[in-house]
Amino acid sequence: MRVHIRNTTILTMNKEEAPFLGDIVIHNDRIEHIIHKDQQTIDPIILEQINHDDVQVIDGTDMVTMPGLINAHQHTPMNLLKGFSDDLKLMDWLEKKMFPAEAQMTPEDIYWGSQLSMAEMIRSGTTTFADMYMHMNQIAQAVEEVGMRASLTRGLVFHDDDQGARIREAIELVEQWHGQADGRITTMFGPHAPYTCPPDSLLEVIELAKQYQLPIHIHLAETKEEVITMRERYEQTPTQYLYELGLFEQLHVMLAHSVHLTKRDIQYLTGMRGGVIHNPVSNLKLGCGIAPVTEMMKQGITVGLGTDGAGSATTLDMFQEIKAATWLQKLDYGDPTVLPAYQSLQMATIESAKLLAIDHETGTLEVGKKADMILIDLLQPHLQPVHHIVSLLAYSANGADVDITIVNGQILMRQRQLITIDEQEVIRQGNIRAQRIVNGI
Ligand SMILES: N[C@@H](CCSC[C@H]1O[C@@H](n2cnc3c(=O)[nH]cnc32)[C@H](O)[C@@H]1O)C(=O)O
Ligand SMILES: [Zn+2]
Repeated sequence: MRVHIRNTTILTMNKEEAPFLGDIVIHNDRIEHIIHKDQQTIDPIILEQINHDDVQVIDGTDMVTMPGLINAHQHTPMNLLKGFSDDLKLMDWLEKKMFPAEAQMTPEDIYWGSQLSMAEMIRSGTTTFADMYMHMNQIAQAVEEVGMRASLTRGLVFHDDDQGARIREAIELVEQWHGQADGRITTMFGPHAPYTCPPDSLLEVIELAKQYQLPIHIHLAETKEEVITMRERYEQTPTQYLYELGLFEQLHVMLAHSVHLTKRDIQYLTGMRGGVIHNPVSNLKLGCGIAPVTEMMKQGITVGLGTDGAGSATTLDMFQEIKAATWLQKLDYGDPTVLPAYQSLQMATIESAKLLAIDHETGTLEVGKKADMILIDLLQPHLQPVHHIVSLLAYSANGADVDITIVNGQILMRQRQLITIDEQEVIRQGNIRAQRIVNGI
């Protein structure tokens, strides 16, 4: 099965290559050819392949084709809790609102909530996401059916006696789903945060990650209150706490947020495998602060982008994160040259792919990589005239400008119609379930 995207502006996000006009040919799940328009002669073998009957042709005229966006930090089912308790401090919001609401959620709620998020993500150009939640079997099943790429993690909060059962679930997820769904699903271990994981529990999870040779996905230093709590409990910063427990020694680690880091904390992270997931919209909305993104990048730390759950960020549109990321750094430094447009797009694509340890498969458009890409309709007032495609994408585009979303060679949205999701049913289920959950608190 081949898909031939014709006459499109291609932004590969590979080694700062400038956008160019051309064609892309997808064969099954991978990019088979990227053809420059100004190439005088096309190889007759390629011509033979693309002139075949069973080739699906997409007219890419007036569209940009770029790598699908990668949302590196999510709690997909929390879309059911979006907007139900905003404008609270993180700890109040989590402990008084989210944890009680989550206690009401059934496996079926998780399945439908996760699909609701996937519908929003596909519509706004996200092809891959990293998820940390519970009832992960349901999320994995939804990912398998919907066709997205995902890195799944059982979030581990250690606040009661049930931790044995939760760790077993984490192991089950890894054993049942790692590499499944045509390789679209990978897994990690997910100790929730320094303040919810005492040293013994965290060490146990670190051992598991080493044993299975899998990465770790964890929240870090999201608020000032977290730093104060950790100082009171352990006389350490949250980052120092993780460092002293040996988290950064061998493992690939994804650190969500990382807002409140001292210079010394950044030194602890320098040279680490993995890196930091910046969640600027969530940080803005919860008033957390500005993560030292520019400083971390200077130290060679990989920084990707995520939305966080729709419960806190209230949007899963990565184009908003791209804007917020660059605006915050410019504002922080009082300098518009900081974190330029291309770099913010890199954060949402290849840098996030590195965090998920799948940059050999996705994150750029390159022959041989998986066919994960989006087509953005430029023929709209807010995206004209076209001086610099990269500037338009970073500063003017929205998720709703995405016309086509392709993952693993499969078209998941065409002309803004979702193909693998029954959208009406997902919305109906989402509403009924969201009501029941909040009524039960
Ligand atoms: N509470 C679950 C497991 C945790 S999953 C991941 C957790 O992250 C929580 N979460 C969502 N957004 C944030 C955030 O911004 N900071 C910290 N935790 C968050 C979310 O509410 C969820 O409980 C259990 O009972 O087993
Ligand atoms: Zn989170």
